[in-house]
Amino acid sequence: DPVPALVGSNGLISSYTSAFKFLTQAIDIVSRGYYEYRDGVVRVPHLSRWDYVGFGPKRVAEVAAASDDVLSFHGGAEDILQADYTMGPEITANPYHEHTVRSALTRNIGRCLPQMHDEFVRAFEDEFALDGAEWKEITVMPHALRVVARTTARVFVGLPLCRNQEYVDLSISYTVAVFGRSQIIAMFPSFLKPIFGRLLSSRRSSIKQAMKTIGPAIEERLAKDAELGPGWVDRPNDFISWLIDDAEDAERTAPALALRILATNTAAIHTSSSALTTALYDLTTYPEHVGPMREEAERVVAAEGWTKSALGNMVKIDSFLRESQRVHGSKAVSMLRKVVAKDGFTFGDGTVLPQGTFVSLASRPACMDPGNYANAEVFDGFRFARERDEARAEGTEGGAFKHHMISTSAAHLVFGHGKYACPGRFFAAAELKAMLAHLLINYDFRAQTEGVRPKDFEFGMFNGPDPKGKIWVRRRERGGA
Ligand code: HEM
Repeated sequence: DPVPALVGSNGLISSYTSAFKFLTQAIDIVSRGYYEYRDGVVRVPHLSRWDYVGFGPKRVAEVAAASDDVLSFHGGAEDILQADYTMGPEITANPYHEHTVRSALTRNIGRCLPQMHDEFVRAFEDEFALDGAEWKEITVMPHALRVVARTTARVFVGLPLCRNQEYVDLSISYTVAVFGRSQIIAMFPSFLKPIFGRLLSSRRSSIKQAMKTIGPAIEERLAKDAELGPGWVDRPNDFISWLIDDAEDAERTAPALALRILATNTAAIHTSSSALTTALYDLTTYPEHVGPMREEAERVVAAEGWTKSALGNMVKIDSFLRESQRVHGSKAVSMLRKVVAKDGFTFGDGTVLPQGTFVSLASRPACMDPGNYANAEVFDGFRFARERDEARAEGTEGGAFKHHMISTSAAHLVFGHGKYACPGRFFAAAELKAMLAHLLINYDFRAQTEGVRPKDFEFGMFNGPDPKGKIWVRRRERGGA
């Protein structure tokens, strides 16, 4: 194989040792390769196979432009989640929920904002459980998970289910079960997967639990739709209705719709709560950003309330969240695809990837490349706000748009790039911006130990904020917006 290996050689034994090395040092190893093989393609070792990683904008453009019958996005998703077994073959075979997220959910962000705001205001209050004006030490991640789960549930299934403890817990634990079991199922050879995959799957118990909590609401909605048609007065404007509008045939049953909601939660909840946790670690590590963002939040909310247009005017908050994603939220690689064409996939530099192999693109290294960002190694929360101002001063509104939190490029693959870029990123950005603005207006935060940021965890291609990291919080005296 002429494609260079980033660690180890081709041998079976050395590939196991290097796979373990890669598990603990993926970001470092991929980052070194990024400079050594600029615009190139390399192999990285996993426990049971070699994957390919491409570097630089040319390789990103080629993967983004490849057609589905050459490089498969869903083949990649199936591999990460072992979705055929953990969730069910219909999820990747007919991923219609992606369309529901991209269109109905995104279109309804403005309309749903008042409910989302109502939910997270209460959820933060419940989670922090502050007594008077004293400082309190909190472990960020579990609170972030529950606030995000409740807020998402408010839009997905509405009141009172979004406060149903069993459902909120399920919406968090389902993702953990899917990822956990997918790691184990992935280790079996393909011919054993149908047996062990099914044995290990939490599909049946999860659908059963979902049916117990949100099932009756879905059944009622389907029954009313059948009786009155989908245009009935007071039909709730929520994700259940939008899914029903997009679902066909076998998907129009309560268990199938409940499973779809769980599958969408898998993409929505841990990603957004990690981003919130990451942002709070950055806020307390670089507290010089608090004042300007607080001023912006108070001014914009006083003028426009909790509206989509207000969020559009939170330029510093948008920039801070994008920078937080760039420096700490980005993964080693992004955009995993499976090569499905019989003849494989050929990159512009001549590298051929055989059918059945997997390819992804270096993400963190591009985010930290000084060729892409001035002083790339420095956390500069307002760099994108300044770039927006400069582009606007030069009269290029399109140029300003490039620096928004939801914009993707070869230098910013946090949400992927191209036609499969995360369809939920508009919702995620709105939710995160509104939450951060609310927190800045109503609470004070400080680091557990001044100047020390909780250490990100790293496990192979996965990395994220310290799940046990702590910060201090107290109620702000001037709060109330
Ligand atoms: C900060 C939060 C989030 C991050 C960083 C994120 C990131 C990503 C990435 C990297 C992809 C794959 C893109 C590719 O391979 O080209 C993706 C796919 C996807 N995202 Fe997001 N996402 C976030 C929030 C959300 C939310 C809130 C939703 C839904 C409301 C959502 C729904 C999806 C869906 C449906 C897919 C398609 C594949 C799948 O089901 O996993 N995401 N996201």
